[in-house]
Amino acid sequence: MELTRSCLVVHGRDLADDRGAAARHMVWCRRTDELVDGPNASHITPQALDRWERRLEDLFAGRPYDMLDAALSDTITKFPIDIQPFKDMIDGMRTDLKKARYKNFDELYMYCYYVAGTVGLMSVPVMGIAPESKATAESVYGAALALGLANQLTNILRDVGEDARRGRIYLPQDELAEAGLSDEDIFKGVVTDKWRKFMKRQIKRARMFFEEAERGVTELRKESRWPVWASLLLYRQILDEIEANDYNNFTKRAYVGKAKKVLALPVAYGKSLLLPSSLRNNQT
Ligand SMILES: Nc1ncnc2c1ncn2[C@@H]1O[C@H](COP(=O)(O)OP(=O)(O)OP(=O)(O)O)[C@@H](O)[C@H]1O
Ligand SMILES: CC(C)=CCC/C(C)=C/CC/C(C)=C/CC/C(C)=C/COP(=O)(O)OP(=O)(O)O
Ligand SMILES: [Mn+2]
Repeated sequence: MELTRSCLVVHGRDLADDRGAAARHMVWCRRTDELVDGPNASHITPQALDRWERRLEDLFAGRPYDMLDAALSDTITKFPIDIQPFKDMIDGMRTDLKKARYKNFDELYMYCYYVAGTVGLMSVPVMGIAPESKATAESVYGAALALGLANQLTNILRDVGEDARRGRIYLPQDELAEAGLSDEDIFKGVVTDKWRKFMKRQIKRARMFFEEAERGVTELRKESRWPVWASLLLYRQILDEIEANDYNNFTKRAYVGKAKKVLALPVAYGKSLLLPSSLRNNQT
């Protein structure tokens, strides 16, 4: 993927009148995710994912299949968007069809890259890097990847019970064993001190990825920073809710209540006014 700044800055100027572009990505991602997560998930087959991938290639070749694909086709003509992250996301869905256990964090990291890190990568060309930013494009893409990973890790920690009921355990097997835990403990769904200690470590790591992402949000174009800050703060608050539930992510779904969601918006707005860190450093 060509990470040249000029193509981003040039296209960045289109951002102001094309804020809907990011939403079109999300629609495609949501439809892809629903293939394996949605109501018809039990009928999805590798062949169906192959058909979905061919439809993606047609969409990128300017032959969209339906209105929603056409919207993304339009975005692709306006922003320097690479097909690879989209293909990687479909690969991630293929993994979900056949893989229900993860040996270690390396394996889980790769899965999170495919299903969510890709969302970060595909979003940067649309969000645009601030023309005044001194950060390298690579560091901004790294932050976007980190936000995807942080979100997916949070999503996994939120849905341990829900995923277990579908026979899926994403948590690294070696780390569970080190903590004296087994798949059985997860299926039993009892919160023990061993579980609390294990979860504290998992939450700490997810927060590390959010911190890496924060360093990149300030480098985005001004118009993009508020929505990205809002989504970062809101998703990260799910971790606080898991703690508030005393780590019972077996039978209680951690979610951020409406009031807290609304409160996050002005906080996100304030953060969006922060200068790109590369400029702040020069100012001090
Ligand atoms: N107040 C609530 N009470 C019970 N369940 C809720 C509540 N709010 C949300 N949910 C459940 O959580 C799901 C997602 O809502 P949530 O507020 O977590 O948004 P979200 O973080 O965007 O979730 P997701 O990432 O799955 O889209 C809802 O579809 C619903 O099943
Ligand atoms: C930080 C910088 C520089 C740029 C921003 C880059 C962006 C926009 C990243 C967004 C990443 C993102 C939203 C990933 C999605 C990950 C995720 C956990 C989606 C949740 O899917 P659901 O379907 O709600 O979860 P379930 O599948 O569990 O239902
Ligand atoms: Mn889903």
